[in-house]
Amino acid sequence: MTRAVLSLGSNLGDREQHLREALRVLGGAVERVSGVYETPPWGDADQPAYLNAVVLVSDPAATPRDWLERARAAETKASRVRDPERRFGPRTLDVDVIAVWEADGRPVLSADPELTLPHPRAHLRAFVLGPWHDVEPAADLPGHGPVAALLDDPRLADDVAALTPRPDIALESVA
Ligand SMILES: Nc1ncnc2c1ncn2[C@@H]1O[C@H](COP(=O)(O)OP(=O)(O)OP(=O)(O)O)[C@@H](O)[C@H]1O
Ligand SMILES: Nc1nc2c(c(=O)[nH]1)N=C(CO)CN2
Repeated sequence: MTRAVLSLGSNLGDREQHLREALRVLGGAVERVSGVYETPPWGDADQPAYLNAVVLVSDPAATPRDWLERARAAETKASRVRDPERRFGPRTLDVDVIAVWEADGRPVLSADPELTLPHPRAHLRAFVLGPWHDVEPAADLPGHGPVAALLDDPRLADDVAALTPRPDIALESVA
């Protein structure tokens, strides 16, 4: 049994549809879905705005690795193409595994480059922390502390201010 937080992002093609497709792939494992935010591109400014959301998932049978496999399956369904020249470049769908916990609540820690846990850049990303905090206000990012405190970090202030809710896009109804 593992519980995980996954981040969904899209800035190419039918962005809303790509996020919906990700939820379909995750199916019954989805426990909570955040609202959708329009967010400025992080890490590579020369690309369109993203739609981002966060999902809380759990599955009695899933290993940490299974969450990565499911993330990749969703990206493949959205015809994600990797551009080796642009690490943080545009994409139809990005599904990142932000953190995973064992059934007893212990966080899974991993330095494996194939699946680094928690995600090594999650604490720097308002587009992850904001929607996560909305659906789990007491959330803790292993090794970094409360998500609420991370969102108060002055270094994230501009990105937090730029998070634009999109209440017109409701993903909750998909599951
Ligand atoms: N926690 C994680 N979640 C998703 N992918 C991970 C994680 N840790 C390591 N990876 C690896 O990172 C590789 C690159 O993934 P990807 O192309 O989605 O990165 P990116 O989205 O461009 O950057 P970022 O991971 O910063 O969002 C994948 O092959 C995957 O195995
Ligand atoms: N706003 C935003 N920016 C990004 C995102 C994302 O999901 N949202 N994903 C990236 C992939 O590394 C790079 N930059």
